[in-house]
Amino acid sequence: MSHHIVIIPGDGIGVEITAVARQVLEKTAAKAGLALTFEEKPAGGTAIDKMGVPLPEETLAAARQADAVLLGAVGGPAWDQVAPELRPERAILGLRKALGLYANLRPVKVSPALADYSPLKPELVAGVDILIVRELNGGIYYGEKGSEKDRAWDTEVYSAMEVERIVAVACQAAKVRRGKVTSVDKANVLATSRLWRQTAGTVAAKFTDINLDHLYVDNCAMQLVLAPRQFDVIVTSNLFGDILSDEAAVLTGSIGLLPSASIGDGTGLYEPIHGSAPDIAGRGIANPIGTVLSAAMLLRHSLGEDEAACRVEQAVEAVLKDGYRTADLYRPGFTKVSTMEMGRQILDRL
Ligand SMILES: NC(=O)C1=CN([C@@H]2O[C@H](COP(=O)(O)OP(=O)(O)OC[C@H]3O[C@@H](n4cnc5c(N)ncnc54)[C@H](O)[C@@H]3O)[C@@H](O)[C@H]2O)C=CC1
Ligand SMILES: CC(C)CC(=O)C(=O)O
Ligand SMILES: [Mg+2]
Repeated sequence: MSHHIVIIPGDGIGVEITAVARQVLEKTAAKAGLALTFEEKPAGGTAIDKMGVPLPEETLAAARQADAVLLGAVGGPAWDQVAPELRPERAILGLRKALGLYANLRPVKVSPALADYSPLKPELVAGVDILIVRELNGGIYYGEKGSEKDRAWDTEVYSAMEVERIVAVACQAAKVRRGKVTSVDKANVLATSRLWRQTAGTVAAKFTDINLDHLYVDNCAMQLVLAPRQFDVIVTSNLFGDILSDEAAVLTGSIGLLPSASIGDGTGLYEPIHGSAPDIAGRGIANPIGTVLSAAMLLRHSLGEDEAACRVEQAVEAVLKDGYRTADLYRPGFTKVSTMEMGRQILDRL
């Protein structure tokens, strides 16, 4: 059976890192006897320039029909002045909403080869293995917003149903991990968080062998750098999950390493957690590993190819163990490689 993958390179380093991930998917497919077809579609700033909108209808239609979507990143200073509803980032929000992708899985794993790459002490981060489950279809990113000359507002709305389904995803994930779910909110201040906390308790109680606790987001931000190994699965809102996952990336050594899977009702969408990194775009130095590991998640979650996914993950681990480093992770004594060379090293180990 053939699977159809839509690739949306987007802007900035998105183009460079998706090129590597595509090669990895092609070689993995060839090795595993999988038939994959690919189609590239525009979104983000590139689409604004070409077609006047961040998320062209043809891109959305292709994403809907695909078996999975792999996305680089969108945005950049070139589009900072466009109207808010036309910003490149609207493409991501639009895709996530249109495809009903309410669950964003962001694994944060410290590679044994990189245990001393975090600015935190190695004994704190070694063995860290956290899954951040971020609600992705609601909250303040999608609430009513507005602005006047000297006043602006964004609103956060969550329904019990939206909280129930994301907490259920977190509990399911925890069942095959270490059984611990930390629900993160700001229930001492926010009404949405009080609903969140109460609903999380009700949902988790229906799962056997799940240990649920609650943390305020400010404390969670601190605990992540003080004692990260206490966490197994973290479940939280769209905004808090966005922020906490960038923070958690610091534990691994570089944000360029972290993948994500967005799943829900429609086609799964796979993207690294970082943005388009305009500060390094076009120089061939971006770390493609977050996107390659997103491709592994695509194989696992959308195509059901767990073995192939593991092979990609093992190849990445082997490359790191063998001392290859892109600029974000480079230290004297290791082998500095470009984005494409890192890709070739991964391909060699598949
Ligand atoms: N999913 C998406 O498409 C996202 C898009 N953005 C957009 O990206 C643009 C840049 O946003 P920033 O706040 O600068 O965040 P960013 O994540 O693009 O970059 C933050 C820092 O991390 C570095 N970095 C990120 N990915 C890297 C990689 N693969 N290898 C090596 N270094 C890497 C960058 O060089 C930069 O110093 C903005 O327009 C923003 O709106 C931001 C986050 C997510
Ligand atoms: C660009 C935003 C819409 C999203 C973001 O920062 C993220 O999903 O990590
Ligand atoms: Mg983000």
